[in-house]
Amino acid sequence: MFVYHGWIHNFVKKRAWCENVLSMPWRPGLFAFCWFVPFVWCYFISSLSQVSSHPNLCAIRSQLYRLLIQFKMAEDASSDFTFCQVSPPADEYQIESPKALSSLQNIKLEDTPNGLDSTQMENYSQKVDLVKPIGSSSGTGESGDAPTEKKPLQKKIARAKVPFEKGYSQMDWLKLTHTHPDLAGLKGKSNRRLITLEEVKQHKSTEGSIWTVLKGRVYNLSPYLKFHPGGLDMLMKAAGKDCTSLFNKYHAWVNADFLLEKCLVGFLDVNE
Ligand code: HEM
Repeated sequence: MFVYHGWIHNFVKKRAWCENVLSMPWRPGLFAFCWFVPFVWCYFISSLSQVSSHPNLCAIRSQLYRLLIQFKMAEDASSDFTFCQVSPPADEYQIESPKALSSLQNIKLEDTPNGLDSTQMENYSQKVDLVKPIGSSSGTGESGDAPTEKKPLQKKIARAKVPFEKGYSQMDWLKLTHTHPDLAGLKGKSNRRLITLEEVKQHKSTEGSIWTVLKGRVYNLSPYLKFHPGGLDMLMKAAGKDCTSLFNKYHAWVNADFLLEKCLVGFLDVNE
């Protein structure tokens, strides 16, 4: 103890700026603290080994493994930032130990039945035929099925994300929704009133406010214009009208209810 005490004392004392600090009345307290820290660590580590088999701890551990796997899968799938990414169902990836994880990685999915003799091979191909969708040929050319019609491929919409200006990222938008007092521009009026399409049409120029209808809700788009990842021009197509079909065409997965929650002006009057 004396060696340690002396070592710290000499080490700190060499620095002139510490001279005054060390001569202060709380100096004994400082050294007591230096001794206290390692003891706390020892106690913590020994208590950890005692409770490692506790059922609650096991549950937490398995939850952590599950989270790790979900995170890895999300990372592999895409690096894109989307707000409404849905996590897998709770009963998926119920892996309780790292052992199970490594054995999962060893599983191989093969199309070809390696190591089967000719009769087994025949049975195998019959089974494969059974599970083929109705109308598709067996692939042998002997069945005499009519060649299947090729489905027309769905026209893909090219992604056209616009690089955001500094200070206009989706995170900046989220911050703004939490700090701005009146994004809808209602000045204290209720956002529960019914609004006709006629009234929405009057709000479509950048001088005033820009309203749109999305899934029966009327939103003030003006504050969101510069934050839209698809660009201002694209969003202007929604000005003064019902943009639900346009919205779904480009990104049905986007959670607009959440993003534009603070821009809600009212609800579309469908009886008009
Ligand atoms: C009215 C509310 C709207 C909201 C809240 C909204 C929000 C968003 C968000 C969050 C994204 C990024 C999507 C992603 O990263 O996956 C996006 C992208 C985009 N948006 Fe919108 N949008 C709206 C309306 C529209 C409309 C009306 C159009 C078309 C006229 C449009 C066209 C686009 C395009 C072209 C992109 C980039 C495409 C892509 O990344 O796949 N958006 N929008």
